[in-house]
Amino acid sequence: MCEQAKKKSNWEEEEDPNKHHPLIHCAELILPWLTPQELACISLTCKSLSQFSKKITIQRSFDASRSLENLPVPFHNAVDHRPYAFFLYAPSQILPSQSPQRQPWGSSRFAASMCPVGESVSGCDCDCEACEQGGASGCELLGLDELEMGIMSECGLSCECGLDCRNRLTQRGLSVKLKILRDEKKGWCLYADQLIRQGQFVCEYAGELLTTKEARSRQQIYDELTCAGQFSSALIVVREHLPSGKACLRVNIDATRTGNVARFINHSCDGGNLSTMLVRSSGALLPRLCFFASKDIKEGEELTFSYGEIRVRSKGLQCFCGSPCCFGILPSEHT
Ligand SMILES: C[S@@+](CC[C@H](N)C(=O)[O-])C[C@H]1O[C@@H](n2cnc3c(N)ncnc32)[C@H](O)[C@@H]1O
Repeated sequence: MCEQAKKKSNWEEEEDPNKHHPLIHCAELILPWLTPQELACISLTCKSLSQFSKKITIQRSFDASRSLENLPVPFHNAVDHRPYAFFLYAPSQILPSQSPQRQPWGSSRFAASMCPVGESVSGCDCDCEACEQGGASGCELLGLDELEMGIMSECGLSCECGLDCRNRLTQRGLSVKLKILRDEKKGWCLYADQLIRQGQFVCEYAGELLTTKEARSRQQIYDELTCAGQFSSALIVVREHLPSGKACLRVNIDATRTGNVARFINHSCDGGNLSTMLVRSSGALLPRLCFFASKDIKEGEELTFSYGEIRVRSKGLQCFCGSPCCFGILPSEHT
């Protein structure tokens, strides 16, 4: 047994002489800001900090969203000893310059105040076209025709209405219960923790909005890390074909370092149970990528979608989607 481990096992029985040190009293403020590696290092220094680190680790596994969503999204791992996945949380897409360097996680002191769940959605007083028509997507469920179109518009910055407007369905964060489970082969996976009806909004794919140059450079690094060992990147490229048919708008969203629960959605070769939709909010330059249920999803079912077309490449990752039409290889984005 190494010296530090011996020291640690002795702590279990002993009273911590540092218990009343002023720094220990600041631990609740400081430790939630630490990365898992920093937390592990600090937990080796004394019994009190070791106990506090354990508490923080448990609290982190209760909610991936760091209290930034209306509902907690817990991690469950029956496969190995990872209690949670570490990333910074952003409920909606952000610019890299807005991405925090650090964010507290694991203490109720930092819980963000969010709108209450199930808040009733009022009518809208603004006079934008969509609202005058009763809200293009004001209902809780979308019809399949709308889903197949792949593009929808919502009220936004340039409207006078607020977040409670019926035509801002995708802007209020999570409204369905989700959980994150660990799978031996696929890593973390996002699951429904309640029945989700066909057409219901599930979540946005949030992350850092990158220029194509930055996306290409990050993808190269991610590919190298993936080849070297266990690493999951979450960089997605969305192409919107503009009405002229001649141009295409490209949106690069990277949820690897900063993102939301959608970064845990795995690929399924059969198209999965989620449809993607580009949502344009009036006044916003770029659309947001949102997921809607493409069929009724039972409680306890994994949420999946198709990452795109399979392209033959030598180092494609193995696909474990388990669908009868599985191609055996994950689609890869040529950034
Ligand atoms: C956006 S992340 C999804 C969450 C990821 N499983 C994790 O642990 O963070 C994409 C990565 O998940 C893994 N993945 C997604 N779908 C998969 C599948 N059908 N089979 C195997 N691995 C998959 C691959 O490593 C892929 O690069």
